[in-house]
Amino acid sequence: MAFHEYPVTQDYRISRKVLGVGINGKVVECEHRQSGDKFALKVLRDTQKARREVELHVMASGHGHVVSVHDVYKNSYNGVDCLLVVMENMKGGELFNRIQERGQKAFTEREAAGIVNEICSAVAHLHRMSIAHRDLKPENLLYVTTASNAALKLTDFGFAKKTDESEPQGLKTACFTPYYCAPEVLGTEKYDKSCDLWSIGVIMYILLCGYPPFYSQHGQPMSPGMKAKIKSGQYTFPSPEWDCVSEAAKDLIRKLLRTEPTERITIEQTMEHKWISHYRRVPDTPLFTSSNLNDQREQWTDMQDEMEATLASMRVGPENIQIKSLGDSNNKLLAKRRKGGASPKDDPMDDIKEEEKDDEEEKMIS
Ligand SMILES: Nc1ncnc2c1ncn2[C@@H]1O[C@H](COP(=O)(O)OP(=O)(O)OP(=O)(O)O)[C@@H](O)[C@H]1O
Repeated sequence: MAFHEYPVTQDYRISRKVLGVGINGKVVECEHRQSGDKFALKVLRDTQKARREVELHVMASGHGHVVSVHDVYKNSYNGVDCLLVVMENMKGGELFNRIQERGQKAFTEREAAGIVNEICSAVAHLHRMSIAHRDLKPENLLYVTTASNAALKLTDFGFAKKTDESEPQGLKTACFTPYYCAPEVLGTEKYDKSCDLWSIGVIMYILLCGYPPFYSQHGQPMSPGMKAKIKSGQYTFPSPEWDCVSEAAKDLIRKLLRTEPTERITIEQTMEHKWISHYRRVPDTPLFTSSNLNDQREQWTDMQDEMEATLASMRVGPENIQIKSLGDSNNKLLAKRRKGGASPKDDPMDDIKEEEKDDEEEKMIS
């Protein structure tokens, strides 16, 4: 897909509605001027890393469980080159919010299997194209609409990488979201696509009980204790949540959460595992997931917040992983968010809106 070099505002009206805030900036709603269709717009500074994100996302786009990219613009605002990615608008929100909000009707093991099957089909598509996503986490799994049968799709290719390109360091670069990272990422061992399989294991575990396998009691990311637990693959299937969960589910989790990447199941083997290949025949057992997610609603938000802060405070090069304190971080957006409320300056989106305003004003004048 060629990048358009003319202003995005020629084709799209940018709305003030913020759909989400990530480490790289805001995602806002936009409307196609001709069709009136709504899309999501992600703005990235035009760096090599951003180009890789966009190129790999475009490459993966078109699959039924990957958020599709409609258009990409390369525009400049105040001398800063930006890439503007127009994506399908995912109106159904994040995976776990939906499960949290389902009220009385219990979430079942069969539903969990259906969801893991959707995630696996997205990952299988990527892995077939020799792309490792490397940031597979609940916030990057979004529903198309709020309808109960809406598709779940994978997004955010910020840490995705081609696995078949020769690179001296291999896939050593960290994929940096502590709760969902494969153990080898925490050390210096190389890792590859198996990082995504580890993430699937963690998400599957949370889907079946409502809390993560490597649970940090105070919501602190990467405490030394948790790091040790992840490294040694220590987790259990506590009662009562896991009492009624099928052996097949536990068997698949054990295979996905193997600490040694070479021993970990591949995406093809996962798709062939009976819990996935026969997901419609998985027992319809009611789970504790919704109530546990609800009980820990505040903790969950804290955990995501802490995770974001950790992401912001990490600076990773191919050779080493350095962890900075949040105070040393230069991510202005996150710093503001943590102080409570972002002020609009320093945000490329404001420059776009300025231009949009000029554009509207121009129209009013003519
Ligand atoms: N296509 C979309 N439709 C609706 N909302 C979206 C879409 N893409 C992203 N969002 C929202 O914006 C948030 C941030 O998007 P994204 O994860 O792509 O950004 P990021 O800056 O790379 O974030 P992260 O901190 O997760 O690495 C998402 O968690 C989601 O809530």
